[in-house]
Amino acid sequence: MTTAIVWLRQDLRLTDNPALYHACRTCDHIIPLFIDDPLPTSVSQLGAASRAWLHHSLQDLDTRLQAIGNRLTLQQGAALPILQKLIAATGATHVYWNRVYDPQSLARDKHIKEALKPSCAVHSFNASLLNEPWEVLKADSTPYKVFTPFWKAMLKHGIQHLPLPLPERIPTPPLQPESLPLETLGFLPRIRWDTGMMAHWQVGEEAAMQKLHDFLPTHGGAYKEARNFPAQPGTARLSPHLHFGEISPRQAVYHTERHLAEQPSAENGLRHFMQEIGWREFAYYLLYHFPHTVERALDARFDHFPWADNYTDVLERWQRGQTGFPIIDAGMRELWQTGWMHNRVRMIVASLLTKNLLVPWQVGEQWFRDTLVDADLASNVLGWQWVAGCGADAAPYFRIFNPTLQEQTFDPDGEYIRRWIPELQTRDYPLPIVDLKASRERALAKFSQIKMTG
Ligand SMILES: Cc1cc2nc3c(=O)[nH]c(=O)nc-3n(C[C@H](O)[C@H](O)[C@H](O)COP(=O)(O)OP(=O)(O)OC[C@H]3O[C@@H](n4cnc5c(N)ncnc54)[C@H](O)[C@@H]3O)c2cc1C
Repeated sequence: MTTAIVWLRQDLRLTDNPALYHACRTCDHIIPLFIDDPLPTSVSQLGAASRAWLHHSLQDLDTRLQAIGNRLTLQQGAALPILQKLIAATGATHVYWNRVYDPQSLARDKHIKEALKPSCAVHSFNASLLNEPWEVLKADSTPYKVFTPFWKAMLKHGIQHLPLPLPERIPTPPLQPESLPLETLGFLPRIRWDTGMMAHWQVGEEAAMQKLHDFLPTHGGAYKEARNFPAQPGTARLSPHLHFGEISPRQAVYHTERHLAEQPSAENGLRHFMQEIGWREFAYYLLYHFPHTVERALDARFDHFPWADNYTDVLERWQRGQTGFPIIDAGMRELWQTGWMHNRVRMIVASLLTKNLLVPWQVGEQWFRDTLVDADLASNVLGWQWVAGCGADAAPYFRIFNPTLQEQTFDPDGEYIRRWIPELQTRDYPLPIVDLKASRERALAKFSQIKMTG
């Protein structure tokens, strides 16, 4: 009789889960395990909003496992000693996991693999990307830094595997290991500010798949245009589900392709939707090939960018949605109340912070990391560096979003701003925090300083 530990991390689902699937095919007993690991980049250490999501996602996974007679084992602490203890206690001979691609997790996993090898067979898989980051390279074997050729090469390479089915059985071991109660892991805040935020979401594998199936026929065809208008339900809102692995990108692409076969007239929108999943893929690809970008810009000239010295006051007004620019304030309030912000508005608020207010992109990235339910190291870093003009395939530095013009174009009836700013037409609403024209010129002058050094 063989026992396998399946160490779940950012793959909180039962279907299309290669580690779980292969463990079930190979071993007689399965111990699904989640560890609240103190590694700073681990899924349980990101921001407060995503920790609240994680709580519900683990609860959902445990419920699904219990429904088929197994359960989730929860542990807290450094991963290696926990795995070693569990192996000793259960006699497990196999450990399975799906890869996580940030530099710290990769180093941790490599070390754990080496340490466990003498006593255990360790198997790792790709469950969160369409392809491995090292599989798609330029002709000279270096990584792409521009999205369009990357995505073309990815499409040419193809997606290697179809999504895997739910394992037929996930047999439980005769002796269940001890597990901590979920509540003791402290993922929910002590003062329960999260209840309002979580009321906007349904968490878990089933909800994620349902959301995809609701989105494709209703909004998939018009996605290319509608995705820019924050008042409309024009995007899939799958990002937190993809981040926690409640659904895989392969599942998303597979079902989109199937839908496309049934509804060819929706091709433009559906292909564009798959391309956005490609941007997620590109974010992970860049993080893998350029791990220093977690902290520093890909464009090294920005190491010496003359950011503002004292920005505490403006930062606080930006965070609270009190800048006096309605589209910015609506976005920042949407973020605070729901844990999510529309992509177009993410770009506008990031541009105001890094360009008009000259606050370092890392400061904005940190705020998003703490407040987004989809906070994701790879996509967040890519998004911030793209807007700040210092990342891969970045918006040119001189492209400074004008929040007033953006609002006129993408929220022409003011529906979005009214939704989030009830006091908009009253004297309680503040005056603009900064002069757009003067601050734009100041930013461009600073940029020309570093351009000289390039
Ligand atoms: C400054 C900034 C910060 C961002 N931070 C994050 C983050 O922490 N986590 C995160 O998941 N996304 C981030 N994004 C990307 C994007 O805003 C969100 O993925 C998107 O808004 C999620 O909504 P949706 O699921 O409705 O997207 P849809 O438009 O329905 O797209 C489907 C999926 O494609 C992926 N995707 C779409 N656009 C992008 C993009 N530009 N970059 C990477 N992946 C994309 C997401 O996984 C998304 O769920 C950021 C963008 C910016 C400009």
